Amino acid sequence: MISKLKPTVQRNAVPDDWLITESNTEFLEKHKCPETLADLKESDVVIWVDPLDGTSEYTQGFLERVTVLIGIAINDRAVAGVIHQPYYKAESGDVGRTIWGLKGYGTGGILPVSPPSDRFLVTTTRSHSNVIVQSALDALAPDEVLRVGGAGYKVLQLLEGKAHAYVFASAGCKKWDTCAPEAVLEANGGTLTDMLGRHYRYGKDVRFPNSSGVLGTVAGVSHDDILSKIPDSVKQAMKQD
Ligand SMILES: Nc1ncnc2c1ncn2[C@@H]1O[C@H](COP(=O)(O)O)[C@@H](OP(=O)(O)O)[C@H]1O
Ligand SMILES: [Mg+2]
Repeated sequence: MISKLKPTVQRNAVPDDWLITESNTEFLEKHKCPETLADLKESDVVIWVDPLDGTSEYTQGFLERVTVLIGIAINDRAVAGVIHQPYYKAESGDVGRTIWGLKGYGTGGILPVSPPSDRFLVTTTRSHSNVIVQSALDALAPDEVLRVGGAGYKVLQLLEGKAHAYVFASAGCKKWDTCAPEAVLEANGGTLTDMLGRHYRYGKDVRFPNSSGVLGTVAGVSHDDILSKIPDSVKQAMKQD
């Protein structure tokens, strides 16, 4: 699902007590707005919302993999994002957590962990695989493939050090699946592109499908090295879509 809205909230569209209209002055005193974002126009901003990422996981009871994604694109590029995990269970007993990222600034709501240095771990789809998805995975010869649903959840696995790369050579994901995950991952030094190494554009007129797949890598892992191992047959298939 998508919202391609101007960031102006229509006050009569939702009950008053749903709206938080005051900025957090304590936060704003401590943190400066990145200079590149200081003079934005509303028309530069597109917000991509996926209210339930991991639908298939939700229906099958894998609740921790369900996320709510809010991605903020500025002039076509994913710049900021929120990944909310409503069913996350913390050791403290708290349920739910909210992770955010702003490129050039950093991430919050999670303490990122590096993946192990002695094994190469890849995360991919559980329910949307096919021959091309599998041949990209085979070419990387990972020590382990984690098959889990949800674009948001897979990026959280990268930030939690459970995988080095998110590899999905399929046209199935949409812009609302990747805008927030891309921004959060890149705010933490990672990279998220299509299977040819190109960043997706998230402006208001783009097509919804991410036709050329998804490749995400965590900070410290060479995106280019992984790209160079993806077979030409996979790249060709991704180009044609
Ligand atoms: N072949 C396909 N057909 C439809 N949707 C697909 C798809 N492949 C991936 N997606 C969508 O991309 C997101 C991540 O996929 P996956 O969970 O397989 O990794 C999911 O979002 P939703 O769960 O929000 O629908 C899923 O529906
Ligand atoms: Mg989704």
